[in-house]
Amino acid sequence: MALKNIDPTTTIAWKKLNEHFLEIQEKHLINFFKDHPNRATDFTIDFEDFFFDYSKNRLNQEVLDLLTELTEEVALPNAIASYFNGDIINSTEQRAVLHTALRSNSEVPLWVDGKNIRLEIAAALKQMESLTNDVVSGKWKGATGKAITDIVNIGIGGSHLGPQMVVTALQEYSNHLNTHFISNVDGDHLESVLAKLNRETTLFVIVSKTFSTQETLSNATSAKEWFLKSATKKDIAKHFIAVSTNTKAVTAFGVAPKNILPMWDWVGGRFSLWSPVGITISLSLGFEHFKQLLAGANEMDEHFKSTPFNKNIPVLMALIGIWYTNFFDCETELVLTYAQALENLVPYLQQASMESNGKSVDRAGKKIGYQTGSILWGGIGTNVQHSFMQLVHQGTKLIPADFIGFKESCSGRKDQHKKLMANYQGQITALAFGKSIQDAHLELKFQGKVNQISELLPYKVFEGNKPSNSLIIKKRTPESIGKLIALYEHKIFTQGIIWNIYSFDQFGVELGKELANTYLNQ
Ligand SMILES: O=P(O)(O)OC[C@H]1O[C@H](O)[C@H](O)[C@@H](O)[C@@H]1O
Repeated sequence: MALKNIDPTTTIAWKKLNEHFLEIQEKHLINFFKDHPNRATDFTIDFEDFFFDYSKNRLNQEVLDLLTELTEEVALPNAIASYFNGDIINSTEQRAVLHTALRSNSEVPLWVDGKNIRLEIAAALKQMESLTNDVVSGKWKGATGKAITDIVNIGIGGSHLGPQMVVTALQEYSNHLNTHFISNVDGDHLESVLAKLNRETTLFVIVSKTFSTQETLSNATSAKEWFLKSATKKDIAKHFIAVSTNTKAVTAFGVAPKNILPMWDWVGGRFSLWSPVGITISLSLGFEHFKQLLAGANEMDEHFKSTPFNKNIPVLMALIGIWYTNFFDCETELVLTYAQALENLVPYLQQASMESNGKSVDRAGKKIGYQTGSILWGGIGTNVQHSFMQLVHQGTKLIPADFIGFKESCSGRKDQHKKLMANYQGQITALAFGKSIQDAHLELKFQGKVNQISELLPYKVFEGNKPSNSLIIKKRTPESIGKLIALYEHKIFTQGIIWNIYSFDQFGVELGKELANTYLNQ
């Protein structure tokens, strides 16, 4: 079934939300808490090892009910069914969107173009498993008989950001292989990595769904030239593998057919880390951990599919985002991760979210008259507290934030973890409740600055009323990271449905590429 074409702004819920917005737009979070004493428990969700707290948002139960009504009016339940069933919901490219099938453990056949893709997925996983085991165990030998020590992932966009993000996020689980990532067409990037490598023990993993991306082909060609300086063409089979839908082009490039892992049109690049595109994850962390990552994502898929929307974390995150984007006119959303290992999460989410929902034409082909995808940005706490958080606390813009933190550290350094999470809590509380003029006054008095009070007071006040979601996860594990990524995938999907756009194409990236080729030829 194709997705319905429903302008969300014409729904009854939207009109009621507009009216309600006018009533509560100025209301302070302090008063939301006063008026609803159980808010801190009512507006939270416990789901396995995830604890989601959305109490510090500028909304009440009535808004949440209206937002839930909106999901019914835009037929979100049907859309979710179409998404998981493999309907052609990527209409502009005439494709199904089935990254969820890559982590499903269902054995019910799932047909795409007359093929049961469950069998193709199982075969690809087997290929990934044996390749991973061979390389990790040292059974796979380079051309001169030595075991592999270094993996170089060459890819860009979805063929780079997902694998790199997961490998970094789960670094404690990595094995002896050194993993490198080359993405930029900037040759200096490539050179800086090649300089560290030994040709005899390096395995290049070329990842490109289309195998036509300028950056990846250029880097892969240069890597091959570098390799062939002291090897022969037949040695390529021991040092190059590839992942692509375009087997013809990969073979023409010189990769041995047995070293090609599949990719499919029904997996979008930015949602592909669950497919053989994630082979570098599997190589670096081991296949078992890769499977656990898939299992975690599958748990979030089940939660998304089967939980009522008022207790459904991805749906609630999507609705809260819509509330700020379309009613408060917020232009950006902030993602703050209190874990150094998640340093690549924001770039990953930027592609997932902004490439999906950065659209201004609706599902009827008409120019949209309301806001869609917001600008996603962010960074790592505590570092950001010493840089851009000033603007979030005291600037003129309203910037809703997602805080992501972990209850336990992986290293076991409890003292530092306590400090990290105290900062997490401190930021959320400061943003929500601020510092009143009375408190700022008292503080200056205690600091002995009585003579400067009238001059300094306005600068020392924190208005607060800055909203945030808080997501506390028990520990960084392959399962929890899988769940976290799937959570954002479904948030993005839900928002795309409500905004009445096609989230799974990305024509907006084409024009610049075409012009770059024109300039190159000139
Ligand atoms: O995997 P590839 O076909 O090389 O594509 C790599 C990337 O490039 C494109 O420009 C798209 O914007 C991305 O969605 C894609 O992930």
